[in-house]
Amino acid sequence: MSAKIGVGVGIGTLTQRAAMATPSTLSNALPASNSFFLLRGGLTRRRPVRVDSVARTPLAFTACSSSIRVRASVSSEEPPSSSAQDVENLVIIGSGPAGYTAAIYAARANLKPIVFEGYQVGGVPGGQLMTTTEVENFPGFPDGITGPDLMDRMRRQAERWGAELFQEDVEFINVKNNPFTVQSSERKVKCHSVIVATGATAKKLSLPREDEFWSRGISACAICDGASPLFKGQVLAVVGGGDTATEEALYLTKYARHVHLLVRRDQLRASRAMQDRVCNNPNITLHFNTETVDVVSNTKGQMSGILVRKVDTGEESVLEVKGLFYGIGHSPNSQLLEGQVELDSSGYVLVEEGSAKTSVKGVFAAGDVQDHEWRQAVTAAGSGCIAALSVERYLASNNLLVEFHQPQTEEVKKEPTHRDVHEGFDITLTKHKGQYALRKLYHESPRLICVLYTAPTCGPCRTLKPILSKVIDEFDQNVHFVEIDIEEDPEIAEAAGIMGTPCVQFFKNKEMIRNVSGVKMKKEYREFILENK
Ligand SMILES: Cc1cc2nc3c(=O)[nH]c(=O)nc-3n(C[C@H](O)[C@H](O)[C@H](O)COP(=O)(O)OP(=O)(O)OC[C@H]3O[C@@H](n4cnc5c(N)ncnc54)[C@H](O)[C@@H]3O)c2cc1C
Repeated sequence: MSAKIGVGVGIGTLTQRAAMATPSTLSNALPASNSFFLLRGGLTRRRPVRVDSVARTPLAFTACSSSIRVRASVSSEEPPSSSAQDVENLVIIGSGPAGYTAAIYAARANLKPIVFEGYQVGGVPGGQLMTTTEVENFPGFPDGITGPDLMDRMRRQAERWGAELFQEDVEFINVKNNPFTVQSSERKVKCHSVIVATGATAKKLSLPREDEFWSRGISACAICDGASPLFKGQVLAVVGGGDTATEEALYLTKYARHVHLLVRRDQLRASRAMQDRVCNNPNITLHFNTETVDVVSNTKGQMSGILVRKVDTGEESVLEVKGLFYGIGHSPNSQLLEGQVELDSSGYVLVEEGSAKTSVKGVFAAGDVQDHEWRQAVTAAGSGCIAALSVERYLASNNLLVEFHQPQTEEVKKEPTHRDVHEGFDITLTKHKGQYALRKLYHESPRLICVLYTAPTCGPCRTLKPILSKVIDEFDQNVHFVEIDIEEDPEIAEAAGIMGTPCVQFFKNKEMIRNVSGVKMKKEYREFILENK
């Protein structure tokens, strides 16, 4: 199957200034900081150094330095013993508010935590807030902040203090023997303590045709997909009665012609404020006692509606909608711990009341993976703090703590940002942005073209961009890369048949040779480029 993009317009959109821009003037215009485009300069493993008189630890143990056992044999002159070198103080699994807060506290305490931020198994790096727009209740932001921006700040703060971050899923852990083992897709780490902050994942309905229409009409992320041409101006439905569903319904009214909210019970479970906003919105129709049975398609195989059933009467009918969004809650991401750490009947990690301690000494849990009641960003962050402080105590009291001094300065190297290529088109450059560049490359590039479609509010897009950017760097001069913001360039997104973001398409010789929706493993993009460059 191949698809073609319509061509032939857009040359007039290039400004004279942009046309005259050279790579050097563009690199001078790089923004001072954008962590998603910074290479982490300090990620090499630093060896432990001896802590003199008063440690720089800003936490409770600073005043009581005798309680921190720093290995006597380890000094800045002598290399550490192999066991000291190989066993980390702490591994944090997860990068939502709980994981990043734990990382900030542990890094500030000179523990140099390793953070596995995740990739796609239990959500995206940055966690659930990457799929939301405004966060209005996180302290310190009187005017609100978008979820992705909040998470970006937390990430930068953790990184600034020396946390080592890896965008990888943890695939296996062994906490039966200490030191523990944590294994990701790309590395194996031994450590004395673990903080599990893996959060929760959106639930699905398991409709008979769910797989067939997943990302072709069904979505679990209104913020990511609501602006796509597939849903824009259409009548849509949202399933659920809690905060997630009401928020998704309200968000979709920005783009949809009308939104139906399907609630299985006879009332909403959402907060009173959200209930009021939904009930007062003329673009939302509430359907109580209504369950979703399946997707209905037209003769072209596209979603044309959903079959719904009244719970009280059993009556079935078809609701004509072009999209179905799930807002039915989450399951704790605790599969890694099964059989090793005590979980409750729903899979939430059991912690000692008022603490982050699990049933295994040295293993701590924070955030939504251990909290089925409050599930808020600030409570997750608070529990991440408790977990990090508990780890510090645990390591100190067991004579396991090794401190790592903060480096004076860390050199950071910038990757080219989109701005490099936004202001001018130069076919010798690898990375580009916008439909003008895509049209030019489509006609003129002899290389494989990789097109990334994004939306400004799409959290997973922020995850994918730096990953894809690094893969593209490996094939510099063999590929061209173009980012298309589907809100800025809706017509090109429509012509390319984009149904949700992020989406990556590969073109060669004016033919689309692959369409990849969502965030995939790095190696998938790498292998495809290698085979087709
Ligand atoms: C749409 C929406 C809107 C919300 N709005 C608000 C709001 O306005 N205010 C508010 O306070 N709360 C809000 N919440 C709730 C809030 O997002 C959560 O309570 C909070 O994110 C939980 O944080 P967490 O760190 O426990 O987990 P999460 O945010 O779920 O993060 C879990 C992390 O673990 C990682 N992970 C999972 N499995 C693995 C693995 N095997 N290996 C490595 N990493 C892994 C994931 O990639 C992710 O980074 C909202 C939630 C949703 C869904």
